[in-house]
Amino acid sequence: MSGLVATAIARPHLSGAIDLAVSRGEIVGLIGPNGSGKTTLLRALAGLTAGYGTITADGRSLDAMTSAERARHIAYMPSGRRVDWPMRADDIVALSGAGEADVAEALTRVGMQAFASRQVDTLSTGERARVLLARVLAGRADWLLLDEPTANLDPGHELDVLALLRAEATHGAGVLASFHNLTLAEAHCDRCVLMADGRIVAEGAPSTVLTEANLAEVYGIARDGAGWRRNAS
Ligand SMILES: Nc1ncnc2c1ncn2[C@@H]1O[C@H](COP(=O)(O)OP(=O)(O)OP(=O)(O)O)[C@@H](O)[C@H]1O
Repeated sequence: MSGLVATAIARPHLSGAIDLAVSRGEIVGLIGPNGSGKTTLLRALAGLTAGYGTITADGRSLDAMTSAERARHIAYMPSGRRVDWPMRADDIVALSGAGEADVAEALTRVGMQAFASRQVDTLSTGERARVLLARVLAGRADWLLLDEPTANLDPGHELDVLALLRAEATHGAGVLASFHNLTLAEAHCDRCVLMADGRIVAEGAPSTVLTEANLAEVYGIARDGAGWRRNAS
């Protein structure tokens, strides 16, 4: 079966078994309040945690892959921007296994080519976020699992990153990315998966997921012009 398919995934921090599939060519937005289980689900799909359920990439079980094979198929970007080692930006990107030319190309794609020789601990948080995204892009994995890829970015770079993700999807990757910015998720995702309390409560086209009822129930917010307002509790 094609796609990244997770079946009956159970982890201590998810309240039930979760099924989820991502197809090549699509950007799926994983949304939900703090603590709803997005990171737990992304890490499970990336094969970073042990537990119940099966995950297949184009029909092949992750369990049957070596770690090198897995890395070729699936790239995971955590939400944290901290890098503990004082490495150069291009060396961080090279950790993906990419060669020099691909490292340079990935840094160029995220607009960080001029920072290639800078130590990452001297970069701003948003700059470091873009280097970490370059590392994911350089690996040319089939499936990109990204935890808050637009966090820490200014509005222009948020849009740049979404354009990069769209380009990856257009070239055949499948993207599952968590977002707190619902406006971005609504505008740029093909589908949204809404989580609350460790389970999926809605999924489908953004307009069918980001309904007034779902927003009120899950986030306690309502649309207010182009923005949002907190509902009275
Ligand atoms: N190792 C752990 N031990 C105990 N509780 C955990 C652990 N990891 C996660 N949790 C809990 O599981 C729930 C889901 O956490 P998770 O990090 O998946 O949420 P999230 O949706 O990614 O949140 P955020 O938007 O804040 O990043 C939270 O209530 C969290 O406190």
